[in-house]
Amino acid sequence: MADSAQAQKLVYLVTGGCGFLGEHVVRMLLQREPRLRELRIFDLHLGPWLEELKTGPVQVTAIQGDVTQAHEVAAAVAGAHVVIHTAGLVDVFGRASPETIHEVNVQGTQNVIEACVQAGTQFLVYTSSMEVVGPNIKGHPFYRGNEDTPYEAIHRHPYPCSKALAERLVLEANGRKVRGGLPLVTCALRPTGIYGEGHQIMRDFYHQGLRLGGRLFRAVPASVEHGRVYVGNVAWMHVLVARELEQRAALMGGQVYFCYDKSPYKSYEDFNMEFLGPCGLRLVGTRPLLPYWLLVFLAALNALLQWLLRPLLLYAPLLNPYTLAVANTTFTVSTNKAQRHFGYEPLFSWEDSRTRTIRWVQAMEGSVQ
Ligand SMILES: NC(=O)c1ccc[n+]([C@@H]2O[C@H](COP(=O)([O-])OP(=O)(O)OC[C@H]3O[C@@H](n4cnc5c(N)ncnc54)[C@H](O)[C@@H]3O)[C@@H](O)[C@H]2O)c1
Ligand SMILES: CC(C)CCC[C@@H](C)[C@H]1CC[C@H]2[C@@H]3[C@H](O)C=C4C[C@@H](O)CC[C@]4(C)[C@H]3CC[C@]12C
Repeated sequence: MADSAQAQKLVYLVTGGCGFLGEHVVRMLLQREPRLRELRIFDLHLGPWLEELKTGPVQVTAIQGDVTQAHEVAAAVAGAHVVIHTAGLVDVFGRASPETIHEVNVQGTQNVIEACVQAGTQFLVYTSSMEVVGPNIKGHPFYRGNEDTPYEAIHRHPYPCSKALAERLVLEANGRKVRGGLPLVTCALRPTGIYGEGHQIMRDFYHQGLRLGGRLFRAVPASVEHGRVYVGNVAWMHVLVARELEQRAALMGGQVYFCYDKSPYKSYEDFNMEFLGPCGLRLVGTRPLLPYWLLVFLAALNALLQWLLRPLLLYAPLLNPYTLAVANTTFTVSTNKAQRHFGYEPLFSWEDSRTRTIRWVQAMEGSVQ
């Protein structure tokens, strides 16, 4: 708990605060950060749900803005004590151009750092990604690794490349003098695949299953482990890091932390079935229905069609060479660094995370429940 001298003094800014993760971070801050005086939510698209937050004791300020516009970021950061930068273009399907992904994820992050330096804002938490590490282009497995596990992090896809560059910018900015002469303290959180209420890809799989008569067809071997973490626990990690960064600057500044909890190690599809199964879907096949070479061929065909059709329409299916490689390569983490450095324990057990996610799927429009 905060000491009384600090009670309700702090101004936080959450960029991307209306996204899937951002909304959970915003709600978690309002529930669990007693020192908050004002919460600024900066996003390209503001959600209508923000209105309900404006009646509470904390001043909630919604700012429609673009992280690629340095002046908009500077105006939002001015006077903030802590910035949590979750805004990003999450695109592994070829919807946006590589240039746009770079502009939002890398230039946008540079703008946030410069704004902190100019405004004298001392604490910056960056939402990075496991993709900064891997899976790499060689498809090497990362089996229950931690922040110090050696791994060849080589990427070609614009999204992981942009997240890696942005993370490096944030970590290198640690220790820079901000206005007033104090050092900037930064750190980066690397979630694995986040799931939970509001997860768009889970929504897509659910609706696809309903269209296919309550069935999904296995595409990935059950033996390939894919790291997943519940959105509430990722949000909680952000809140804790932001809170502890001041007291433990020497230890935490410039550090990276994987986001983890007690979610079980499973393949991407088997994990999804933990929620979609109780909502009436069935995963057909104990092995992938199509041979791997055929999936590789279909993924390449999708990439070719995307390129050919681009002048006419946006063709961006879930299956492409990159998503196939990510889903087919074991990548899981096993670490306690966040616990050692800032006392993190998951706020939600696996049972809670599962129940909350199932309830959300059941409440979805078109649900069979
Ligand atoms: N979803 C995952 O599994 C996952 C895993 C690891 C890391 N991450 C990271 O977490 C962060 C949030 O991801 P998410 O899944 O909530 O994605 P999301 O798309 O739901 O949220 C991103 C938010 O950023 C906003 N945004 C995009 N471009 C912007 C711009 N130019 N200016 C201002 N705001 C902009 C969007 O409007 C959106 O509200 C991202 O940085 C992403 O790289 C996500
Ligand atoms: C064989 C295909 C049909 C399977 C399709 C699943 C595919 C769309 C999924 C599998 C793994 C998913 C990624 C993974 O959970 C982690 C991340 C990191 C995060 O920073 C952004 C999202 C991303 C890339 C997930 C995207 C969807 C993927 C590729």
